[in-house]
Amino acid sequence: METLVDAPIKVSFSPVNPISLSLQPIKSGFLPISWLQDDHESPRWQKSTVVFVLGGPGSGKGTQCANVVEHFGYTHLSAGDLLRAEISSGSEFGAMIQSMIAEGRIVPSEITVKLLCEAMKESGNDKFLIDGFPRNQENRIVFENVAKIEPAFVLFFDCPEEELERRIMNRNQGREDDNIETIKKRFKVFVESTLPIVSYYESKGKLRKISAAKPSAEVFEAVKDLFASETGEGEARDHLNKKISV
Ligand SMILES: Nc1ncnc2c1ncn2[C@@H]1O[C@H](COP(=O)(O)OP(=O)(O)OP(=O)(O)O)[C@@H](O)[C@H]1O
Ligand SMILES: Nc1ccn([C@H]2C[C@H](O)[C@@H](COP(=O)(O)O)O2)c(=O)n1
Repeated sequence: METLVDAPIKVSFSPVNPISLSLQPIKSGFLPISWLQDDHESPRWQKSTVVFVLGGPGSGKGTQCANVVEHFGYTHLSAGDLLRAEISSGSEFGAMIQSMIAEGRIVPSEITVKLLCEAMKESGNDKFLIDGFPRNQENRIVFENVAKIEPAFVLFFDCPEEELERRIMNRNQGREDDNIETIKKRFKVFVESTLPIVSYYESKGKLRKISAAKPSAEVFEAVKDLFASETGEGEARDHLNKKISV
C-alpha cells in the first residue's frame, strides 16, 4: 500500500491546531507514512467492531466505557489515556504531546492512530470502544486510511458546558489539563473541531446521541439499551442466563 488516501482529499484544520497535515500526496509532512503502515493488516484486525465514543470533556465517556466493558466485553481504548501513557513512557514524542495536551490542543493524528492501532492489535479482542476519538477531521481520515475500519456506530454524550466544567473541576485525578484555563481551550477545540465530526456521522446515520446530563446510573441505562439493540448482545446474554437458570 503506497498511498494514505485513495483520492485527493482536502482536509481543513482548526486554527487552534497549527500543525498542518497534507494527506495528498503520500506524505503527512509530520512523519513518513511507513511509520504508520507497519503491519496493521491482519484479517482479525480488519474485522474488528469499533464504536467511537465522543462527547465534551468531562461528559462521562470514560465512566460509561468502563460500564460497557463490564457488561458487553468490549476493550476500552481512550485516546487521551494512550497519549498520557506515551508521555510517561519517555517516548521521543512525549514532550511535544505533553505541551499540546497542556494547551488543550489535538496531537497530530499519526501519533494517536499509531497508538490506537498498536493497542487494538495487542489486545487480542475484536471489539473496541475508542473513546475521545476522532477529535477532528484529520483523526478520522488518518484512522480510516490506516486501520481501514468504519465505526459500527458513534456514541455521543450530550451535556451542557456548565455541567462539564463542574465535573472536570471536581474530577481531582491530578490531570494537568483539568484547570479552568485549559478547560476553556478544550471546549473551544471541541466546538470547532469535534462537533463537525459529530455532524458528519449524523449525516451518515451513524450517530447515537445520549443525554449525559443525568446521574451516571441513568446514563448507563440508556447506554445499555443502545448496545443491546445495536448488537443484540444484551438479549443474547439474557437468553443465556435464562438457559443457565433452568
Ligand atoms: N453522569 C454523571 N454525573 C455526574 N458526574 C459524572 C457523571 N459521569 C461522570 N461523572 C464524573 O465526571 C468526571 C468526568 O467523567 P469522565 O472522566 O468519565 O469524563 P470524560 O468524558 O472521559 O472526560 P475527558 O474527556 O476529560 O477525559 C469524573 O469525575 C466522573 O466521576
Ligand atoms: N484523539 C485525541 C484525543 C485526545 N487528545 C489529547 C488532547 C486532549 O485535550 C487530551 C485529553 O484527552 P481526553 O482524555 O480528555 O479524551 O488528549 C488528542 O490530541 N487527540
